[in-house]
Amino acid sequence: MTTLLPYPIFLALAVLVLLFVIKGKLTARAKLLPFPPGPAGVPIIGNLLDIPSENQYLTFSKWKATYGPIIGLKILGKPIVILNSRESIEDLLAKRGAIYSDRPHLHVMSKLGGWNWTLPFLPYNEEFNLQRKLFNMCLGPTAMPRWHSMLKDEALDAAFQLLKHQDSPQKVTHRYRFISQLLPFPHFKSCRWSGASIMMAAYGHKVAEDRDEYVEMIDNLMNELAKLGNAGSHPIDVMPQLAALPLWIWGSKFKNSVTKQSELMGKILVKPFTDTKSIQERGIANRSMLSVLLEQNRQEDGFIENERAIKAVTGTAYIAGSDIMAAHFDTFILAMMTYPEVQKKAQDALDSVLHGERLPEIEDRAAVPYLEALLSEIFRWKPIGPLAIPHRLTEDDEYNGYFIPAGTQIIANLWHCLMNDHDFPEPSVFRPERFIEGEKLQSQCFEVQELAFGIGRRVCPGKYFASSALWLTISVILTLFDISKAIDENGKTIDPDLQYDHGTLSCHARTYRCRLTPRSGPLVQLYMGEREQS
Ligand code: HEM
Repeated sequence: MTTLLPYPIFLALAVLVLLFVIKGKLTARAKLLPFPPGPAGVPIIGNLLDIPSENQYLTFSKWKATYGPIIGLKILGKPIVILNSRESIEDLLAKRGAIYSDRPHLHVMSKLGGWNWTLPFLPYNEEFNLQRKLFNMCLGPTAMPRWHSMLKDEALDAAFQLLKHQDSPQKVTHRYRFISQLLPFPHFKSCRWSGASIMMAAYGHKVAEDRDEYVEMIDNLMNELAKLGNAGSHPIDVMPQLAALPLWIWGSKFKNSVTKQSELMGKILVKPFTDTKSIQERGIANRSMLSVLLEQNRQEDGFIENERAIKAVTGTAYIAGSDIMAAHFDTFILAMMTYPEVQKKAQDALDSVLHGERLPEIEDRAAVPYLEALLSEIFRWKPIGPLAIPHRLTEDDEYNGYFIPAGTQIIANLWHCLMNDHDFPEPSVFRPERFIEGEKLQSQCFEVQELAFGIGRRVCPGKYFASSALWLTISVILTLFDISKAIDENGKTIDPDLQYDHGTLSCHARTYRCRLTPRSGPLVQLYMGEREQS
């Protein structure tokens, strides 16, 4: 055959045409496949009425028995796929991450609430890549040693704050919205473990003893956020055309809440950044994510490259990290009160490594497998983000004999993966032993931690930070104190409520009380003495 094109170019073109034809055929074939099964729904609105407004993960889990692990829904013609198995989450969100890593546009939070500059709400684009890179520079596995000593200080602080606030431990765990409701006026102390850790890491800012301006901004933001109900459940998110209507149509509560959120988001993006930058320019700032990123992006003439993305990354860490870490901390305290035998085993495991001579260091982590299993059980027993954050598919796809069209919203039901009785017999029992065989940890122990932080290209960028912070805090508290149920005025033991309430993106423990008793031994006496003097 003769051709006017040089042979290699001709060959390349031929391969391209062939690939195009094959892809066209595959797509045509895929379109003949059925959409994943699900409840039938009704004309026009589809499954809108099938989805409850609360605890949706329970309904999605129940549907698995009827429809299988991959469930298809349609709301006003918009396709949604629920993944009810670890395997399907891994196959789609991780192995096909190139097309499953976009986010659906949640108009209410993203546009009206002003969250659109934060990484969790960014579409899968260049800005996403840049912000992920900046996160990784500060909180990736190789950057973690930089934070360990600060995290240990915060852990020790949290332990003693907990001792001081046994009647309302959630003050220590940064549960502002509940504290504000419980007390006649917000009673802030520097006992906010997760907020304090994140603020120190993000900006090098030590939260103030009483009222802290930055922490109050987050508190107010979370209060406003809680008023919006489940993310994505507002009619505007279901039917974006409704966004064209004036906001007052949805009532003054909604209008005020999104307006306040948007104002706060603007402040959170700019205020701590500008304050810290000016302290840094005077040469007195603590080392922080912001200082690291400014250094690494400063050009010779002093110009800061990617300044807006740096602002966004530090601001996002501060918003995204504190609430969810606090919720896991509460799970730890509740589990220790409810399962004293687990607590005793964890303390024995720690004592056998530390011999009552020192506090735990992150380097001890591998030597205490029981504590690792306990941490996994914390993630599993009360999944704090039961449906993670939805993804969006960007190209038509075919999976397990089903056709999934571009634009489908993908929801990973982490709750089902962590709480089903097939993989985890008696799932509502807190039992770290389920992850241990002989002396060794089973691979399931690490799989649970992996799932809790999400899988694929949108995996939580704070996972190493959160995991180290939780491990250090839990191990320090268990080394110094015994945790037990509180006793009421009549000497009666108070059983904590183990039900969790659902927020916009995450779940939280209800208000509880606990009792902390210093353990015996010279190490505890030493730290108690130091605290009393300080
Ligand atoms: C125990 C603590 C934490 C848990 C269980 C957790 C879990 C998660 C999960 C499940 C996701 C969604 C993954 C997906 O979309 O597939 C996520 C996203 C995210 N997390 Fe975390 N997280 C924790 C702590 C943190 C901390 C401390 C930070 C910041 C310092 C953080 C920052 C983020 C950000 C920015 C995203 C969005 C990532 C993206 O959209 O690309 N998280 N997290």
